[in-house]
Amino acid sequence: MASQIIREWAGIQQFPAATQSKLLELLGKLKQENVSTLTILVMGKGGVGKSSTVNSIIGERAVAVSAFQSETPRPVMVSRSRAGFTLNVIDTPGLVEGGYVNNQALDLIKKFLLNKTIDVLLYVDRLDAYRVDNLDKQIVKAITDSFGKEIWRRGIVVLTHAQLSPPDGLTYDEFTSRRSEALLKIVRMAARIRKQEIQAASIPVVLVENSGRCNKNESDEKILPSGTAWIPNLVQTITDAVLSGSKGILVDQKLIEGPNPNNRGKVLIPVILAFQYFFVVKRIQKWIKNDIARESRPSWS
Ligand SMILES: Nc1nc2c(ncn2[C@@H]2O[C@H](COP(=O)(O)OP(=O)(O)OP(=O)(O)O)[C@@H](O)[C@H]2O)c(=O)[nH]1
Repeated sequence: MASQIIREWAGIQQFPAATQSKLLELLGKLKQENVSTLTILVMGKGGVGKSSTVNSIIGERAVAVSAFQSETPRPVMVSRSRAGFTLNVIDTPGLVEGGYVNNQALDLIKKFLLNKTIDVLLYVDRLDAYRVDNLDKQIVKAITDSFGKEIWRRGIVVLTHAQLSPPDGLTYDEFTSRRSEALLKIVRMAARIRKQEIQAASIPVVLVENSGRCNKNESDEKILPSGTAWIPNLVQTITDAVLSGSKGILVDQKLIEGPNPNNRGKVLIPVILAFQYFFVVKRIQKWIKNDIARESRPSWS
């Protein structure tokens, strides 16, 4: 296998000074906690802005972006290093093909991730979509089935196209929280997060605007309509997820192959045998005994 070329993270210098110093502060925080490598997996439907978000984080056009067709037929890992810190961002193909979950793409992604540890999952969708449907649920379920529900402890929902005017009668905050809640609801459902776990397993939502026409503040940082500089906010949320105490997901052969169907239910065998012995065999023995006692004299005598 060809060894991965890790380039110097030059793109960080493209950010305005305020963003740069915030990013360097966050990298410093990670290094302080002995985190010197960060691997971010970016997944979602096609055309939602996965590649654009990868480029926004890296600060350069590292992966191709297209308005028309999937430019990412297979996973691509972009690696950059800076002062002993390595950032890996993995862009992946869209997870939908012809209205269904694209299992082939999912298999490709799983194979690509073999022996890698996912530190953070960015689940990308658009803010300006007005409903969630069964397909969204199927996608989250497919991700959960592939990597285990623990992946959502390191999961962040990223909503692109965040520079929008909300529909009439709604403020920006109302619109974004409605859309976030609708998506989080299906993520919790498909990721099998129980009601009691919701508080502990709260999944952050981060708004993103990848467009070159994104508004800027006086420090030249790209901002959302709420005024938040979104790149530092996204990196801050990623840092918090990594330092939250949960573990990254190591993708090993066992995880890729899934549970062995031959082992399914094996633990139940002794329970079933014990049940049969006490409730079936014992009961029949008792009936026979009673019968013999009652029939001590042959009925013709
Ligand atoms: N206005 C706006 N356009 C965006 C944003 N993010 C992505 N786009 C545009 O949306 C289109 C698709 O973006 P991509 O980044 O290629 O999306 P993708 O999810 O990687 O797409 P696939 O590789 O096909 O899965 C491109 O035309 C982007 O310029 C955003 O935040 N705002």
